[in-house]
Amino acid sequence: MRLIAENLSGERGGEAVFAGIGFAIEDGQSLVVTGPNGSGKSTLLRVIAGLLPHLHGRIAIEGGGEDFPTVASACHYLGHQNAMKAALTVDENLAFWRRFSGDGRLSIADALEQVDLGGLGHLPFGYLSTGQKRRAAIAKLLVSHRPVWLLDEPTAGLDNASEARFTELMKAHCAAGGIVAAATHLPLGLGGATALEMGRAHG
Ligand SMILES: Nc1ncnc2c1ncn2[C@@H]1O[C@H](COP(=O)(O)OP(=O)(O)OP(=O)(O)O)[C@@H](O)[C@H]1O
Repeated sequence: MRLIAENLSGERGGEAVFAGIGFAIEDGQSLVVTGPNGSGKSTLLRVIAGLLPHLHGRIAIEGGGEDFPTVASACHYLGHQNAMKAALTVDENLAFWRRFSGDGRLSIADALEQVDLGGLGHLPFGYLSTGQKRRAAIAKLLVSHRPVWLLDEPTAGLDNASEARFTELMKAHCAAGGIVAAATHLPLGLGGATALEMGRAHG
């Protein structure tokens, strides 16, 4: 599978935010998007996910087969918001995402173990601490059948140990043939990632 962008431009509120973006990421590879505040990192990830339209250019998935015929069907987008319902338990939230995205590699209980939230699935999501909420949102990725992880500041609010654990989860996802595209201000520890710096001339 291959995620490709060609000469991509995006806009917010009628103003061009970026132009001339191009990349190709294959199975097992990652893209790390950096750049100053307001340079368009979040906009780019939302354009890739199909949550915002692009002005020009092309974004496509190649080799996705019957399971992933479109970019949107291949992607799991984790934005600044965790996209979990505060009043539902962690288990109920993850069960929703599992149904929505297709059964992933891990069960809900195993995914919670992976993010060190084992035994907390019965709690309402709203009871969790900020970092625990982010870890529960990361567990969404593990219970979902989506090869392309689109991550916007994924480690915001995580302590050092959780950050290191998430790096290992991203590496394992890539080692299993997945693709990671992440916008970040902090190093993510993804050796060999393709770097894309926003706020520079592209094209
Ligand atoms: N809904 C909107 N309407 C108009 N302009 C917007 C909207 N959302 C974002 N923008 C503008 O688009 C530009 C890019 O924003 P974006 O959130 O993509 O940047 P970013 O690189 O992710 O920033 P940060 O590092 O602060 O998260 C900014 O100038 C921002 O003010």
